[in-house]
Amino acid sequence: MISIQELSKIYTSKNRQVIGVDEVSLDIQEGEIYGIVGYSGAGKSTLLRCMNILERPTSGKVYIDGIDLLSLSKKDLRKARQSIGMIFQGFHLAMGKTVLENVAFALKAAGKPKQERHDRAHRLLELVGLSDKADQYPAQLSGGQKQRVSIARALANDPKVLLCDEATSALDPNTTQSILKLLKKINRELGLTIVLITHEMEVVKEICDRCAVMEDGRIVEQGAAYEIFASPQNALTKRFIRTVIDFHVPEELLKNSRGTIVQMKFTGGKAGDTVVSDLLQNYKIKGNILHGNVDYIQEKALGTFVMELTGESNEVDRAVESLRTILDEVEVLNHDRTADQPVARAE
Ligand SMILES: Nc1ncnc2c1ncn2[C@@H]1O[C@H](COP(=O)(O)OP(=O)(O)OP(=O)(O)O)[C@@H](O)[C@H]1O
Repeated sequence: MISIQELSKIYTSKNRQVIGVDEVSLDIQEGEIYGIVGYSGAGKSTLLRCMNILERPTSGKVYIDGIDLLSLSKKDLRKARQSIGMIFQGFHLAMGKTVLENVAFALKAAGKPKQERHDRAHRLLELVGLSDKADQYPAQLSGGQKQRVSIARALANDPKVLLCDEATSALDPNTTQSILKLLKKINRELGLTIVLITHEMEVVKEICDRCAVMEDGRIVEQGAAYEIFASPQNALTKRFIRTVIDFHVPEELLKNSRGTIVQMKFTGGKAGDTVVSDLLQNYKIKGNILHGNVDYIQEKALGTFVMELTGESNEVDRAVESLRTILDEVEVLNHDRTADQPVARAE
């Protein structure tokens, strides 16, 4: 649906050049929610604004639905932009117009007759849950309600793509959740492709199918959101993930435990597997779960557990080795050999 090829944007001011986006290539599939995450100055806004040519790239290509946007005349680009809606952190509503007029106005630009504009605006307000606010002015609304109006307005011309520029960054956590739910709803119900930029990994965790991490104008890592959370490769990605999933084993717990302490990460189907019970059955060891956490990304479980294993050294080592063959990540946090002793098996 969206194909970005070797896109760069270089700003030149007073003989100084600033690289906004540096040779980025990206493919976003139809109907997916794609997140672009990065700290301030990473180039997210610039990249997003290049997707509808609000910002003209210095080099590279932008295709939306197979159309090479940079080859279009001004008139054709204006038309192509009708299939790309956009919402912003600051909402950008017309304060002198009512909620209904804000939404209907977007249809005026597309030359729709008045009655059709009003009927459609009413339907869109219903979709975003604001039917009762049609005649109010933006100043009378909360931040979350304003963002709902801007979503309704962005959907007015039936776009195929919705670009979201830090759409929830100005909102409190509860309102953020409700806006993310709404975005997911319109993605699923209307089949809309959504691209969002954010500095909050939580947003990616909540609704993104795939994501990219940006730093210094470049994409440092990209992939399915679950894979990124389950096995991040880049140091920056790891930092972002720690803001959402911070698995920390308390020092006291390690100090007071005996035997071999193993930290295990369970991904995908294995999270619900019988790994632990099989382990205790197949080896002459005792196991005790000390600590654990399960998160859900794209409705798939991602779990981390810490277990204390005791038994004869040889049996414990074999058990740990077998865990390593089953699970992607197994780390021995502590190994107190003095606690190793045979475990009697109940026959
Ligand atoms: N109009 C401009 N003129 C000059 N430099 C710019 C311009 N817009 C952005 N930049 C520079 O490009 C780089 C990327 O900025 P950009 O706004 O895209 O980052 P961002 O990741 O969206 O950050 P933020 O979340 O703070 O907006 C920064 O170094 C920024 O200073």
